[in-house]
Amino acid sequence: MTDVLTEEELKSHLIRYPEWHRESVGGVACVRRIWIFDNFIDAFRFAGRVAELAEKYNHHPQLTVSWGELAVAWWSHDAGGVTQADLEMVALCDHLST
Ligand SMILES: C[C@H](O)[C@H](O)[C@H]1CNC2=NC(N)=NC(=O)C2=N1
Repeated sequence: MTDVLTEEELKSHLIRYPEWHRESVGGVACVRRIWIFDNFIDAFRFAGRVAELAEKYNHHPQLTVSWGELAVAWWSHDAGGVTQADLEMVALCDHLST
């Protein structure tokens, strides 16, 4: 199991990913970003691209699709917090949206 990043480590990593924010889901730390779209179907299609990435790397986010908005939250369930694996997925997600 990989180690959960400390708050300081996470804070320093997130400087490179300004659209991502440290939040928590059910008391567990995560990193979360919201993408804005013109409508529901565009948000849903982008969610599908993130889902394919998750399947490829066997590391899965929480995806919340709503009209014009997709929220993506990453944390490592097995570690109970944010690990290097989540940061790698953050970088891949950002690359998707360039
Ligand atoms: C059995 C399967 O490989 C594991 O459950 C994987 C699946 N995807 C995962 N995704 C995330 N975010 N954390 C995990 O610990 C995790 N574990």
